[in-house]
Order: sequence, then structure tokens, then C-alpha cells
Amino acid sequence: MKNEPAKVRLEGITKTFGDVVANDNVDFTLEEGTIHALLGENGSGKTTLMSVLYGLYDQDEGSIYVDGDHRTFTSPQDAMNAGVGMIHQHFQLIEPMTVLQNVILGHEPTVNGLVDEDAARDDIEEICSRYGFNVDQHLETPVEELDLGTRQRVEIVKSLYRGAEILILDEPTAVLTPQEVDGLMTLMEDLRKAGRSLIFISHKLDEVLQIADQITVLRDGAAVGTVDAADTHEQELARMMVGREVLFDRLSRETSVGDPVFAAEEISVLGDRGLEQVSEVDVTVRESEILGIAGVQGNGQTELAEALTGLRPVESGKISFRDADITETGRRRRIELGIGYIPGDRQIEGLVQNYDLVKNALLGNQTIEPYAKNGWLDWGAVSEHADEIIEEFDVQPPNASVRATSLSGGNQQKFIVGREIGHEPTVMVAAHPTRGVDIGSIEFIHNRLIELRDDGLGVVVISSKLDEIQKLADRIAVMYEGEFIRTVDPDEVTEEELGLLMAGKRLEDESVDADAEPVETDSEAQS
Ligand SMILES: Nc1ncnc2c1ncn2[C@@H]1O[C@H](COP(=O)(O)OP(=O)(O)OP(=O)(O)O)[C@@H](O)[C@H]1O
Repeated sequence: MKNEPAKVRLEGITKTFGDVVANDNVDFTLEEGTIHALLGENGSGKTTLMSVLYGLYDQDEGSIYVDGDHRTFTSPQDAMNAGVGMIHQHFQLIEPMTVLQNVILGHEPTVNGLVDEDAARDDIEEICSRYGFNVDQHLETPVEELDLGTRQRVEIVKSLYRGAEILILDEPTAVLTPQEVDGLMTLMEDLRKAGRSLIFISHKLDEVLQIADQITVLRDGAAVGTVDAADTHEQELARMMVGREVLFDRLSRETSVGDPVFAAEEISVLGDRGLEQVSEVDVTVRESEILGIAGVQGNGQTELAEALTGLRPVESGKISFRDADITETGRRRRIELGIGYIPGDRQIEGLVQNYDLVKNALLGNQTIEPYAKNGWLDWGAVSEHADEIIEEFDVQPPNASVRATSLSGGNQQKFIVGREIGHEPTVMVAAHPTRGVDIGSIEFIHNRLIELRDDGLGVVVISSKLDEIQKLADRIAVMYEGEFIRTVDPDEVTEEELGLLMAGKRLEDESVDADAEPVETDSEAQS
């Protein structure tokens, strides 16, 4: 038996937001030198519990113990002083500043009143060599020039530099390529070996089973149970999370591809900083087809999606819808043509955070019947639409009068997907449609996208999740540095190969190439 106190002990944590009980009398124990995963459906209370531990929220009831000492945190600063660090999903780094400046920000060592960069550099190099990070070679590089995997390591180094012994990682693998995920897993193992204690939030059961020592499942704000990773499996975890069996099968393709409905020819698009992000790319979307666009975030997919949907102008090239040239057509008209869009960034583009769900249900619908009639808005119809989305997509809490900001990330995503599918589009461009969504809801959203395809729509799915792309797409185009570097048949490429392509690597076996378009997807090809 261990006599030492646990590294962290949360006892009877309850946190409410109005009527919503986000954490309901939760007990949680993190042992020193272990990795403890926190699993649960969207809105089950994971982020809230970790925000309590990190001093962002004050719990209504319950106690926090670190190394056996009772602690009261009124700010993240208090938590950091007790050795707790949190790596958020949206990195908190200042992009134009260098890695060194970011790591020491607010904790600059000084000599004679001046920042002692040499001392800081020595400390950071010591941390990097102890844990096997390779961040020290980038110390003078502005963060904006780094890929996402390296930025994430900078965030971790920043926490360690501030003395973190307990690291909370909130869905750290959501934005990484498979190779970067492997790198992060190795890093987490090295941190564990060095005695650090980690809490890992993820929706990916295979990752959790691979890396965690213990797994705690939350459901509806309460802890359902804690199990040893060595003694459990995916189906059991899914059942604990969702309360029912979840299917993990590939979805079958039973339709044949129709005529081209939407096409872009040799389009080039500029990014936010005026640099070319998409370079002479061709896209053809056919009826009854899902075109998957795979790529690591930042390789031009967002700019491409915005150009296709009319949110960003093209520098050159042509976009057509059926036989009409719509290159110069704005977003409003493209909505009327039925070009739907599930945007990748729900915080900024998808929702107005301070609006309630009724107003958010109207976004993009302002000129469409039955919401707009003779220049007037029919709020009754909009409110009904909001209630329908909430019911069909199981948005929690089921109350259209709450503001978007009070929904968990996954529930915000479900609301957006529901609203956009509700527009009855002819073409759907879906960017990261299940980002931050739990496994039960992923299954539901995937089935809805498949239904759209089976109803004859052309669908474009942009995702950095390989399993998602492979499951949904009839044809996969891989984007790297603004260009399509390969088009592949999802049945003939492995996840590993896709990951390599996304990282810009060529494959040994070039036979996976399937440029011949469209890829056969009828039932004959399935057999
Ligand atoms: N600031 C807030 N104001 C009001 N309600 C909130 C707030 N933050 C969270 N909630 C509610 O608390 C519940 C738990 O949310 P939380 O973000 O902790 O879930 P989660 O398990 O992290 O979900 P996800 O996997 O979707 O990120 C949800 O019902 C959410 O709507």
C-alpha cells in the first residue's frame, strides 16, 4: 500500500451554472508519476472539472488537495504556484513573439533590472534535455512560423518552466497528424518517467488505452467510475460514456456518383497575411459523392473552403455551380444557391457567442423563407427551427434561450451542424464537422453526412482526422502547402500512408494513386 498522499485529490466537487449542474459531487484522484485520462461525452463536465483544478472556476462545493495539502485556488496563478499547469486546446501563445519570449513571459529572470536572456536560455535548454524536447533549437523563432505540434511542445515547456508538476492536457491530439500524435505520446511517457503527473482529456479511445494508467469516465457531470487502462477495452469505455453500445464499423457506400455540380478550376487564394495559401487548385464535386480533403491544419484547407463558399475572393481561376460561373458571386447568393458551409472555427465563424440559440439559428437564414417574409423576420419560425435543431441533434442544455457561450464545445458544434443541414443545401462544404464532438455524436453527424450524400448531394469534407476521412470519403485529395499533392482511393490507402502524405512525404508505392476520377463507388466496387 502507498502511504504518500495522492498528487491531486478532488473531493465532492460540485459546480453549477444557473440550472446546469456541470459537476455533480465528483471525486477524482491523480497518483504521482501517472497519466490519468478523463473521458466523457460532450458536456459531461470534463473541462469544467479541470477549470476548477486550474483556478479558472470557483467550485460551489468540494475540496482540492495537492500532495495532501488542502488548497483554495482563486486564479490560475494560485494553481500554477501549487504546480498545476494546463495546456488548452486553443494555444495561448503570442504569435509574433519568439519561443523564448513566450516561454518566459511574466516570469523573466532579471539581472540589474534587465531581462537575463542567457539565464532563461540555460533553464529552457535544461528542461528540453531532461525531457527530450527539441524546442531549444527554435528559441529565436517567432511562434507563427512553427507547426502546430511544435507550438504544443512550446506550451508544455512553458508550463514546465513555471514549475508545473501536474500537467492538464485538454484534447491535445485533436489538431495533430498521426506522426505528431506519436511524438506527443512519447513525450508524455518521458514526462511520466521523470515523475510528472498528467491528466489527459481525449475523445479518442485508442489513444487513451495506449497511454493512460487510469481512466475516469464522467457522464452528466458525475463520475461514472475509474478503471485501470490495462483491464478495460474500447467497447466498455464507450458503454460507460454513452450508456449504450456504440458501433465502430466503416460505413458502406452504396450509391453511384452523379454529374459534376460544383467545380473550381485552377483557383489561387490568399490567406490572412496576403500570402498565397491555395495555389492553382482544381476541385470537382459530383452529386452523390463525398470528396474528402485531408491535410494538416494550415495547409490552405480553410482558405479553400472559404473560397468555395464565397467567404473569401479568389485571386485567379474560376468557380462554377452547375453551368453558371459564380466566381464573383458573394456568400449570400451562394447560400440561396444551396452551397452550405459548416465552418471549422465554431468560436469565431460558426456562432455569435453572446447571442442566444434562437438568434444563432437565424445566422445565414436571414433572407430565406420561412424565416424572412416580405422583408420581416418571423421570430416564431426561427424559434421553432432552433428547437428542432436542439431536439434532433441532442444539444445540451435543451433550451434555445441560453447563450451560445454557455454550451460546451461539442454541443456548440452539434448546433452548427444541425443549423447548416437544416438549410437543405445542394452542396455541403463541411470543415472539421466533428471537432470536439464525442463518439456517440460523431456517429450521428457522420450518418447525417452520409444521408446527404445518399440523397444526391455533393459533399466536401475537410478534416485532419484520418479515421473520419477514411470512413466518409469516396475520394480523398491530400492538401499540402496549398496544393493537392495526391488523390487517393480510401479503400487502397492505409492511415499510415495518408499521414505521411499529409506531412508532405512521398510514398514508396505510388500505385495508391487514383487520379482517374471519379473513383468507382457503386456496390459492385464494394463487393
Ligand atoms: N461558462 C459556462 N456558463 C454556463 N454553462 C456552462 C459554462 N461552461 C460549461 N457550461 C455547461 O456545463 C456543462 C459541462 O460543460 P463542459 O465544458 O465541462 O463539458 P465537457 O465535458 O468539457 O464537454 P466537451 O467534450 O464538449 O468539451 C455543459 O452542459 C455546459 O453547457
